[in-house]
Amino acid sequence: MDGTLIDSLPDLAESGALLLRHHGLREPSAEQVRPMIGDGVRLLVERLLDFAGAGPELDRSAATKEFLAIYEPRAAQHTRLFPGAIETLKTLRACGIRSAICTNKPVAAATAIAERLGFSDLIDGIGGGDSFSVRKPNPEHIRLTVHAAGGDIGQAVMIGDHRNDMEAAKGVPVPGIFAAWGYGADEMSRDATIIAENILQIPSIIEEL
Ligand SMILES: O=C(O)COP(=O)(O)O
Repeated sequence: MDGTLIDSLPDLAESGALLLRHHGLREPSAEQVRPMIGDGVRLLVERLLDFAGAGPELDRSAATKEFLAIYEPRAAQHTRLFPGAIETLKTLRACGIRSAICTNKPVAAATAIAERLGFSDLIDGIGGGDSFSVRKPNPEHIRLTVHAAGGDIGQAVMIGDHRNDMEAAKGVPVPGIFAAWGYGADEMSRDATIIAENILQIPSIIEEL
């Protein structure tokens, strides 16, 4: 979801900065937060605290809860779908292809964003980082999300911008399409079946796989 379907960096970075400011710590820029995204909220918060040099006295579970309390109400404030995302979801739907979100983000935040940005009607299911007992890079996260969305894992593809997405896809196995427009570094595409430069290419890539 983050860095593939939506550009959520501004709200994640702002929330991270507010958390650190609240504790009197050094605030990162959005560019510094970008590579911290993709492994769920807990690791994002740990990376933020490490960046700011927070000591062991700052409880990481409490800071994660605090971050979520800051982030959830503002999660769709500056966050936007990537250009072409709606057209792509509509094209897939018109081709009879289901779209599900398999994200390490908490499912409540992912669902709220889809509703607030007005694309929940085009999504057949959401498997969040807390929906199951596993999450990406565990391939079971993809299997369970596809199943919950009424899809057939034998026909599924995974689109993502992070190593976790491609590793999980390889584990299922399903084809992994690396989203080059996202937040992941180029080397994260190592396990990808194919690299997409633009979200609008997704329907034709799926057709050719
Ligand atoms: O790390 C997150 O919180 C979300 O990232 P994802 O949507 O790419 O899984």
